Amino acid sequence: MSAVSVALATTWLLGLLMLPLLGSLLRSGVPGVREWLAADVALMVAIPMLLLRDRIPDFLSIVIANLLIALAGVTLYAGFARFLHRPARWPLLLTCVVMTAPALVYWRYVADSIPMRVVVSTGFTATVCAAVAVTVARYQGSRRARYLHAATVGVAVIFAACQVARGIYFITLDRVANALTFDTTVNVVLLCVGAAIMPVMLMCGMMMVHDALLSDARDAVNRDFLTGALSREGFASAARSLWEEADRTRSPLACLIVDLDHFKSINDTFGHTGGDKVLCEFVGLMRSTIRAGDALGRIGGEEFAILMPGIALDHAQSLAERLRTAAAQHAVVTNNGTCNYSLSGGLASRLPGETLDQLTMRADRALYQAKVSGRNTLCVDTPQSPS
Ligand SMILES: Nc1nc2c(ncn2[C@@H]2O[C@H](COP(=O)(O)OP(=O)(O)OP(=O)(O)O)[C@@H](O)[C@H]2O)c(=O)[nH]1
Repeated sequence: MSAVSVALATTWLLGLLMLPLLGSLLRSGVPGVREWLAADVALMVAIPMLLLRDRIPDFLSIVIANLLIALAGVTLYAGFARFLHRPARWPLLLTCVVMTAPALVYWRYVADSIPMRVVVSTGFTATVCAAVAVTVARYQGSRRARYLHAATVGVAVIFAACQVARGIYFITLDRVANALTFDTTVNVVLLCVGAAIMPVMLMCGMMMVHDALLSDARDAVNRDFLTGALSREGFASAARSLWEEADRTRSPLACLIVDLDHFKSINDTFGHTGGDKVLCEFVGLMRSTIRAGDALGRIGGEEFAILMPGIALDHAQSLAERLRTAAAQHAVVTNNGTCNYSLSGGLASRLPGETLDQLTMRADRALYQAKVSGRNTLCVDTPQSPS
């Protein structure tokens, strides 16, 4: 068995192993998986056709097989593009595949040349690898593991370079190729690297999918399903980080707890769905009012906490006051009419030596004062040394 056949058979076996793995990821609904599975299937069909050279018509074992490999390549690229929420641009990709057909036909039936056919296919694969590298490098998801993206870009660049090197090697053969030219160490090494492209790139894709699923699962635990604010757990974890950072940098940290007023009667008047809409729109309002580094969590039904790092108490007070005014002026349109609502808020700023629980308790106490003093108001806990 020649080195070419061994490399192709190995790729086929690895592709076979990838099929159930990709199939199991299909249910995840992550974009790109369907394309990667299709790319693997196209390669699985193409490789036996290549291996059956001299036993089936050349049109199948050369032209169709190489077109299928080109199709697998662009489908692999489309998978990465879709995974990164970029358009796949199928018309362009399919045009590129179809354009290789005349070249393959010419260098088989008009001027039969194995080296030139290798140059066409390696050039095509090098372009696909380079396109994957550029797309992954340009459009990294913010919450995805960067090392995975860097590794994918790295291997795609190495694969593109090896394909270019193999193409150059065959150009130097000057249209003459026989078994000896295929069995040189350089060609066998470059061939093995080429055979690893699809399995390795699919592996990179699958690792990205696992990372995305993990990140989504983490998000599901840390985010409140209804409003998208941090859940209690998510807020506690964000608060711990902000607290440690404030401790380390000895910078101020303000805690604001807000509670929507008479929310039970909002539910009674506008229905539970109307109440839900008020909660969602109120979270949107808070998001547009607070700063990028602030942590916003839903700590109860209609109760929210905001931790504001690096902000003096008077500045935090004017921000909280702005939020209170905006809420009072914000009308929510529900199926049962327009709902006007208000909030009560309690604000406290971290004292030296205080714990997070003590700060939250003071903010809560201020909130209670706001409620008993008539609601739609903001109370500030005046700093005292902790006992
Ligand atoms: N629509 C909706 N209502 C909720 C949700 N979570 C809690 N609630 C309701 O929020 C209401 C809170 O009522 P209370 O704790 O009595 O407080 P309140 O009516 O806002 O009165 P004050 O806080 O004293 O102004 C209850 O009726 C809960 O059913 C939710 O996710 N969606």
